[in-house]
Amino acid sequence: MGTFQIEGGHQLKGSIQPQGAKNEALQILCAVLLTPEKVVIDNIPDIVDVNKLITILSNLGVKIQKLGKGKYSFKSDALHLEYLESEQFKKEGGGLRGSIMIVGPLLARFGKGYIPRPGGDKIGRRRLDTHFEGMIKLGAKFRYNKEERFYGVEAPEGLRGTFMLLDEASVTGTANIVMAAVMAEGETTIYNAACEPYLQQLCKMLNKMGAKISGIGSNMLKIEGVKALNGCEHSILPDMIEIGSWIGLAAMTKSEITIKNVSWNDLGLIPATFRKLGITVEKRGDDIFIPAHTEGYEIETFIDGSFMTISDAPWPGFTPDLLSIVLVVATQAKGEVLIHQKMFESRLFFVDKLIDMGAKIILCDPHRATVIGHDFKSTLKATTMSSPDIRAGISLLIAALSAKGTSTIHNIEQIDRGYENIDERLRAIGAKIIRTA
Ligand SMILES: CC(=O)N[C@H]1[C@@H](OP(=O)(O)OP(=O)(O)OC[C@H]2O[C@@H](n3ccc(=O)[nH]c3=O)[C@H](O)[C@@H]2O)O[C@H](CO)[C@@H](O)[C@@H]1O
Ligand SMILES: C=C(OP(=O)(O)O)C(=O)O
Repeated sequence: MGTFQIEGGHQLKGSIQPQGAKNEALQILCAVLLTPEKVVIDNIPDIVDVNKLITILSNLGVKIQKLGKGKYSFKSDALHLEYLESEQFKKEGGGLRGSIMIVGPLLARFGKGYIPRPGGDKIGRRRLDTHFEGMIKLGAKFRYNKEERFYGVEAPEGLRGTFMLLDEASVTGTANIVMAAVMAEGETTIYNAACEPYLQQLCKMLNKMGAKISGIGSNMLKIEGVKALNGCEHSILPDMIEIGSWIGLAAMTKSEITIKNVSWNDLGLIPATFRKLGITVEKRGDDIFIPAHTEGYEIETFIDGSFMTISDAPWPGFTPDLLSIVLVVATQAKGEVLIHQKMFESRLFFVDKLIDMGAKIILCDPHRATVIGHDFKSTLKATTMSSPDIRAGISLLIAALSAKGTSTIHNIEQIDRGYENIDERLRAIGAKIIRTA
């Protein structure tokens, strides 16, 4: 179990370049299974979850070549489908959430797809019904082995386009169904589709490969099935969750930070939400400039003077993956805010650790926490903690960087799942952080 030692209380300064988006990369990498032709992908983040998926693809027989930093080519012309029934796959496939998205492309191209119960953050129930209901609608037969927690879909006769209304706008579910449907016979309509930039990017890439998808960016996707897909080149967008993390980090450590090349038009409500906390988020070309908040920052109220609430919603709502970061930043704001995590039921328990550090937080129930900011009148105190999930992990890291004294964070593998080389990148802007094995 790796550990970070963090000496907090220092202002940081400089520029930081966001990595490629984790959640987009996981979708895009699965899409390489849809064609026997070469697919070149650029801006792939070097993070644990993505590297695990690349290993799975390699074990499946995908020929992978590194072309430069973050740039790889993939060729899925001679796959070893027997790997899908091996004990090794049962272990490796369950190592991350994103692996679930190999099922749709395999079903589309080979008429079968299997997956063990996927891993990912332990942040509450994470069901897969939407994925499989969509594939069943397309004509696949579904089976589930309860003992082994192993899922399978088969469609030896091929898939047929249809209309479907998803029971929820699942991000990975929509990606999986889209990839299953691109080569189905006839037209598929997916209503209540998720439409995060991750999915918009996936659909654009698939269209470059010869798919016929319209409605991109909306919650109604129409897909006209094609016989086969060809190769393409694709570049992954900057990670909007990392960008939000750096905005929070800058404000809470009173640091002046420029976040480079953020693809501003794909950030949705992220800048506006941090502004509600009183943080100055300045657009400079395609960069974000955060000035040093030496006087602190003050949470807005609603127009009628009532208490601010920040909650998550499917895109274009505010992403649930940034709520833990908003929460930690609010602990030093002037004012109060209610954080309402609607999607996941176990994602707020990490606030106990912030309370230990001196933050004023009331956990109202598993979904809601009220934060009363200190307005920097009292700093957080250093402590020893363990990172329960990726976003709680980065939030604790931000708290430790703002705290007085030296904190220790264990289980930093959780942070490495989604943040590339984070200690070195933070040291480059002045953070005092040491990694020990
Ligand atoms: C690898 C990957 O891409 N992971 C992301 C993906 O996970 P993932 O695709 O697994 O998440 P889903 O979109 O399926 O659902 C997330 C949670 O929200 C609930 N839900 C979802 C949609 C909805 O309309 N109502 C609702 O309540 C689900 O029941 C579930 O508990 O999307 C999540 C939601 O943005 C993000 O937190 C994850 O980082
Ligand atoms: C919940 C997350 O990831 P995953 O779905 O991969 O567990 C996340 O990125 O915040």
